[in-house]
Amino acid sequence: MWKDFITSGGRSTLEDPDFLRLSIMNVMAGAGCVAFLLFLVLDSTGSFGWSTLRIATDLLGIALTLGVIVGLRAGAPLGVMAKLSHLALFVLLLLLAVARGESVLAVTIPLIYPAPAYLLLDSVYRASIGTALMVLCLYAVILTNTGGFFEDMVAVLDGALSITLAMAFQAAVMALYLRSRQQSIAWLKSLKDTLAFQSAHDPLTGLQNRYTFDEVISREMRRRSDDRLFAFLMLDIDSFKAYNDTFGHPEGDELLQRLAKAVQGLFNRAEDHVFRLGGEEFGIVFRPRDRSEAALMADRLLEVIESMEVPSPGGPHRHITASAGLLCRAPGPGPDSETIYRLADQAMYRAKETGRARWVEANDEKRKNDGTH
Ligand SMILES: Nc1nc2c(ncn2[C@@H]2O[C@H](COP(=O)(O)OP(=O)(O)OP(=O)(O)O)[C@@H](O)[C@H]2O)c(=O)[nH]1
Repeated sequence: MWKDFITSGGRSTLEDPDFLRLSIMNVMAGAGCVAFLLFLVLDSTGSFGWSTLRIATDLLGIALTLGVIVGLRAGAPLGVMAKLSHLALFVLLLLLAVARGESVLAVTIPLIYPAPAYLLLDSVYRASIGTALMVLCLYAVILTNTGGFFEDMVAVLDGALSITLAMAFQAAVMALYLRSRQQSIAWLKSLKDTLAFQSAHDPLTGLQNRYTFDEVISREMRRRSDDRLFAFLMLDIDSFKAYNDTFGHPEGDELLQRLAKAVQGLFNRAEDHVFRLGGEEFGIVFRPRDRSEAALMADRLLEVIESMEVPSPGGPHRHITASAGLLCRAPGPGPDSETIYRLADQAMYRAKETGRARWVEANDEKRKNDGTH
């Protein structure tokens, strides 16, 4: 029940950065509501002597604190509620000091202001201005001596000094805490983004990886209301081992990077996805109008790769080739990523077996017409 109350019925969790603000609003509003109810009973029974201002303050306090609790539970925006709660806190604390100026205890209640103000506003700048304003208002309360508590100037100076020290010290601690909290949250967020990017991409080429491939395929298979085909092209560089052995691994890495850029240059529509699925193996998911457009794209891809210049130290330029497997299917629900990968992989291996530098379509084994290179 307690947890349900401070989270506004499960609206926030401990891992959520807004958990602190939400729970502070609920705890303060709850405590404030109980305190104002108590004051209302005491004021209306004349325990402190009759005062319209006090009764009005108590009623306003109950209305505002209940409003915060109900508003948060009803799903009101957290940022807006935090600002409103801060405003209510400022006004009520000040009203309490004015309405009960005869009691030193009541005048010191506003000293609690800086801590919740910094947390609610989540801004060192705004909360510092709020604290300075509160200090000035309390000076005014003391100087005007509304309740007649402060007998002489020494008592006034004493009060002003106590208020200044207490508020300034609290504000400094809160500002430090808030700054380090904000820095930690920003650091965690950027770490989370970096990890999410790294887990989805290949570090060498920056392309999406096998993990993302599975996600993209399952998303594509759920896609509806699209009359274009689903096409998957699996590509493998021919004799890459020999390339590495001849030019060295760093040259091999560079070739992979250049090839990744070349593939991205050709498949550059918003809905295209280019993956590095393994060592020298790439995958492309695209949405052609029909099979002939898919075949055209496969032809173009092999041509682009064959036209890539490969620097050969001390010798003539060499050219590389690649083999591919193409899978086309009608849009709508279909097999999982494993099956799609396997079918295209089988087609790609048939392209290797039958001479390389070509593509083969999955299922019907149609060959690229222009033969080997
Ligand atoms: N430079 C570099 N080489 C890699 C990387 N990942 C895998 N390789 C190399 O890719 C080569 C793949 O060799 P194989 O599987 O025999 O294939 P292949 O030589 O291309 O022969 P075919 O595919 O049959 O045409 C191996 O030499 C791997 O070391 C990489 O990230 N960088």
